[in-house]
Amino acid sequence: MLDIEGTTSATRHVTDVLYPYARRRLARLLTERQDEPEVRAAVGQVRELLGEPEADTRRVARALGAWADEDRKVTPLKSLQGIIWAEGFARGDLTAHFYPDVVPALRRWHERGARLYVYSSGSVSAQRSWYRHAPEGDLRPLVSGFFDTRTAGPKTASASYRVISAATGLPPATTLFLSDRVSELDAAREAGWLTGALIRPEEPHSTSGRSAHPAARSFTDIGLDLPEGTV
Ligand SMILES: CSCCC(=O)C(=O)COP(=O)(O)O
Ligand SMILES: [Mg+2]
Repeated sequence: MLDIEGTTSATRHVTDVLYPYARRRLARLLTERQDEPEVRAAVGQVRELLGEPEADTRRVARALGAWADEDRKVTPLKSLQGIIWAEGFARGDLTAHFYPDVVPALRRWHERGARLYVYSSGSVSAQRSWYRHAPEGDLRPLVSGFFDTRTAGPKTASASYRVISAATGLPPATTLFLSDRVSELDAAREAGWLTGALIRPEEPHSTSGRSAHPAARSFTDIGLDLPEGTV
């Protein structure tokens, strides 16, 4: 189970390329496409989170802008960013980023029969676009499923990992979660999963070797115990 930002991919690419791209288009999405079901649902969730059922579009846009600036991983913001990014990727405005050690490892693990999944705070739509528009080509065929905070729940809650285990049907004890954030790894471990901390020196949230989780500096350092033909 793969985290994206800070694990397979550079946080800087997300914060310096994707976030500003979405930030510039958020208010317009809210005003011009408010009747689209996904936009309407997100607006409803924002009003709920604010505790302001009557909040108008300007208030909703202001709240979303503030959450975007604070990098809050709230579902409605992630849904709306996902709509904007999916369109940006399709138009060719955006490309994804994967660290050079990642794609060869994913191909290798997939070839050996490992089932690969993605669990990110970015929406499933954003994740699919990210994997579809990798510089290395369309990586979606390597991935068996995508999970986000809407389909599974917050990444710092152990219940979310239980939801994912139920959805995949895979035993927690044989599911490895790779992430840069200790709070996420702690939650996964509480749900009975195996964990691996990515400690890439250039990443702002990586654990700097202080965590109790097995750690690796790159995917090249990760050895998977994959019994022949059983995964
Ligand atoms: C292409 S997904 C966009 C990344 C994003 O919005 C995000 O919040 C990433 O968080 P992660 O859970 O992957 O660390
Ligand atoms: Mg991360």
